[in-house]
Order: sequence, then C-alpha cells, then structure tokens
Amino acid sequence: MVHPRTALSVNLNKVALVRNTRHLGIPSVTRAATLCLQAGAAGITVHPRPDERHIRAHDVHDLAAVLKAWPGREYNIEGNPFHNLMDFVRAVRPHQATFVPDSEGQFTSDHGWRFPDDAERLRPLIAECQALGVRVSLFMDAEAEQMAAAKAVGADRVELYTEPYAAAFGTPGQTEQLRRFAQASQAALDAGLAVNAGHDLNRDNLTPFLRTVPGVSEVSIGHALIADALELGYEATVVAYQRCIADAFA
Ligand SMILES: CC(=O)[C@@H](O)[C@H](O)COP(=O)(O)O
Ligand SMILES: NCC(=O)COP(=O)(O)O
Repeated sequence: MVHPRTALSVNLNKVALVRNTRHLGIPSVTRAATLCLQAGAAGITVHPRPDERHIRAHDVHDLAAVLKAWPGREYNIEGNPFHNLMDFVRAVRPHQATFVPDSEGQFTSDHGWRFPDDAERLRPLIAECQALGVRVSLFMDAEAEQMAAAKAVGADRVELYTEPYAAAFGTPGQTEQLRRFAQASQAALDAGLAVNAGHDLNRDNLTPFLRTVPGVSEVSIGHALIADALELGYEATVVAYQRCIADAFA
C-alpha cells in the first residue's frame, strides 16, 4: 500500500555500499528497488556521491530503467548541483532532484543550504531542472526563518534535515526538536513550499515526527531501513515503515 499522506522513498545507498565490497554484483540495487516498489514504496532515492563509495553512475541509469516500469512511483536523485548532480539530472530527468550542499569527501550529509549566501548560484540550476520537468527540493536545516528565501530562489520543496531530531529522540531534547521542526515545516508551507524530510529516520522516531510536524509530503529513508531489511527482508520492512506512516495519521 502506498500511503496517500506521506510518501516513503527508499534510499538504496547502503545496498550499493555492500555490493561494492566484492565484484559479484550482489546485493543487487535494481532488485532491491523492485522489491521495495512491489511492497508499496512510493519511490526510490539515491545519492550518487562523486567518489562512488556506494551508488555508482551505472546504478543511476539502471534505476531509471526500473522506475520507468512503475508509473506513479518517483525517482529522487540527491547530490551537490555544483559537483555531479546536474549531469545525472540532464541524462535521466528524475521526478525530483534534491540539492544537498555536501563536499566531495564528506562522511555523510550533515547540513543544509544557507540563505542568502547560496541563493544566486542556486537559482539558475533550479530553473534548469524545472525546465527539464524535474521538481527541485533543497536540503535545509530546520530553521523557519530560512524558508521564505528557499521559496524565493525558486525551489518547489525543502527537505528538512532530520538528524538533530533523530539524535534527540528519546531524550529530554526531543520535544524542543519537534517544536523546531514543526515551526520550520509550517513556515515552509506558509511560503508555498512542499515539505520533505530525511536523515536518520527509523521505525521508532518516524511516527512521532509525522504526528507533530505538519504537511510532510515525503520521507526518504535509507540507512535504518536497509539495516532493518537485513533482518526482516525488503517487503516486510517497507510494510513496517508504511505502517509507521499510517499510524501517524490514525
Ligand atoms: C541527504 C541525506 O541526508 C541522505 O540522503 C544522504 O544520502 C546520506 O548519504 P550517505 O548514505 O552517503 O550517508
Ligand atoms: N534524504 C535522506 C535519505 O535519503 C536517507 O537518509 P538516511 O535514512 O540514510 O539517513
């Protein structure tokens, strides 16, 4: 079942990471995508980093072919538009491009864009994506005062970087983080942006997040979901995450 309120996009970076440790082609990234889509995932996300530590260029094209067989499901490609992302956008025209301000060797994504600093250099690349029919989401820290500027630069959506919430989950800081994210999401919605969210979301912290943070259109989840799939399998794991989403709106 694809839940109508908040779409689940499965990030397959970590399947590729394991695959790359041998020259055997397993675990298959395309098979993971197919099994997750068959289980009801609304889409697939990849972050083809320049060093190809996990998702490689051929994966991006292989997955585009898989998604073509799934009308209504979305392909989201993340990356830094000043590095290699735009070449992938031009070549495969995904449904969504998520601009992430990562440096080339960065351990993982850990911050969003800053306005007004980044505005003028982002504007033409956002416009180019949209001219190609690709929706643009900007990876942003949960700062309400930054949302109007994200809209002004032309973005369709923001993706709230959820690691600070995930790190506070289960501690006294959880309430304050949820308030911060709810405020940032409402500010984005008020500015005319749609809201995505991602990074370190899992089966424990997802439902409370969606119950409290208004109007989340899509969550992209990879690390914890793939870890769960090692134990439960892709189908049961996607169903479990869809249940977490459904529980938030029950
Ligand atoms: C942008 C973001 O928060 C994640 O989607 C990112 O893809 C994580 O990258 P790694 O899987 O390389 O840690
Ligand atoms: N944009 C977040 C994403 O795609 C996956 O992040 P994570 O669940 O691997 O932390």
